[in-house]
Amino acid sequence: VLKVNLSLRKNIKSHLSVLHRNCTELGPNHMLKGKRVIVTGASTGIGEQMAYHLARMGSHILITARTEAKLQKVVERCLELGAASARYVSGTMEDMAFAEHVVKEAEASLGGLDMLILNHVGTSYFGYFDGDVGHVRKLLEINFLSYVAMTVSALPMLKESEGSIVVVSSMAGKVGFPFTVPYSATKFALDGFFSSLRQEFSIQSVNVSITLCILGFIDTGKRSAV
Ligand SMILES: NC(=O)C1=CN([C@@H]2O[C@H](COP(=O)(O)OP(=O)(O)OC[C@H]3O[C@@H](n4cnc5c(N)ncnc54)[C@H](OP(=O)(O)O)[C@@H]3O)[C@@H](O)[C@H]2O)C=CC1
Ligand SMILES: C[C@H](CCC(=O)NCCS(=O)(=O)O)[C@H]1CC[C@H]2[C@@H]3C(=O)C[C@@H]4C[C@H](O)CC[C@]4(C)[C@H]3CC[C@]12C
Repeated sequence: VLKVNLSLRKNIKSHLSVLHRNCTELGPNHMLKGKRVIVTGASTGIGEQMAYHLARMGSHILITARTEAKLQKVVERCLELGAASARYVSGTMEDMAFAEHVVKEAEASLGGLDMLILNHVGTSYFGYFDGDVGHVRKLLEINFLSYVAMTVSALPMLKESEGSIVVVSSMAGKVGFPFTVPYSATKFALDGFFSSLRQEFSIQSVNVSITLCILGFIDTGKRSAV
C-alpha cells in the first residue's frame, strides 16, 4: 500500500508540475485573447473594471449601460489598454427589447459571442422593506428578467462557441441580510434560474458554462444606497 501511495504521489506531483509550467507559459493575460465578450453595467464600478481586465487580455468587448458619456470614456480606455475592439450600446435594462438588442448587436458586429457577463444592477435602497411592490417588480425586471432575456437571446451563439455565462451576484443572494429585501430577492432569483439551468445543460450535454459570482461588499468608492 505504501509503495502504491508513493508512486501515486510522484505521478500527481509530475502532472501538477506540467500543468503549472503550461499555465505559466501561457500566462493568465492571454486566456481571453481574441474572445468576444459582452459586459453589462460597465459604465462604472465592477463592470467597468472587468472591461479593463478584458481589454488588457486583448478581447473584443461590447459594453452596455444607460449613461452614454461614461460608456464612451470606458471604450476609449479599453482601446488604450489593448482591446482587440471595443464598442458600446446604451439603453435601459428595464426594457427587455433593449436587452435582446444588445445581444443582436454582438452578433452583427462581432459575428458571435464567447462570453456573456451579466453584471448590471438597478438602483434600490438600503433600509427596512417599505412595502413598495412596484419597486420589487421593477428591480426584478432589471436585475433578473433582463438577465434571462439576454441569456435566451445569446444561447445559440454561446452553444456555437461553447462559451460561458458569468452572472454577478452577491452574498445577499445566498443569505438573507437585513435592509436589502428587494435587492436580495432579485439575487436569489438569479441563483434559482442559473443553478437550475446549469443542471439542465449538464443533462443535455450543452457545453456552455455558467458561473455565479458570489461577492461580498466591495467598496467601489461610489455610493451609500444599493
Ligand atoms: N459593490 C458591492 O459591494 C457589491 C456588488 N455586487 C454586484 O456586483 C455588480 C456590480 O455592482 P457595482 O459595480 O457595485 O454597481 P454600480 O452601481 O457601480 O454599477 C451598476 C451598473 O449598472 C448600470 N445600470 C444601472 N441601472 C441600469 C439600468 N436600468 N439599465 C442598464 N444598466 C443599468 C449602471 O450604469 P448606468 O447608471 O449608466 O446605467 C452601472 O454601469 C452588481 O450585480 C452587484 O449586485 C455584489 C456584491 C457586492
Ligand atoms: C454585509 C454583507 C457581507 C458580509 C460579509 O462579507 N461577511 C464576512 C463573511 S467572511 O468573514 O466569511 O468573509 C454584504 C454582502 C453583500 C453586500 C451588499 C451588496 O450585495 C450590494 C450593495 C452594495 C452597496 O455598495 C452597499 C449596499 C449593498 C446592499 C451591500 C450591503 C452589504 C452586503 C449585504
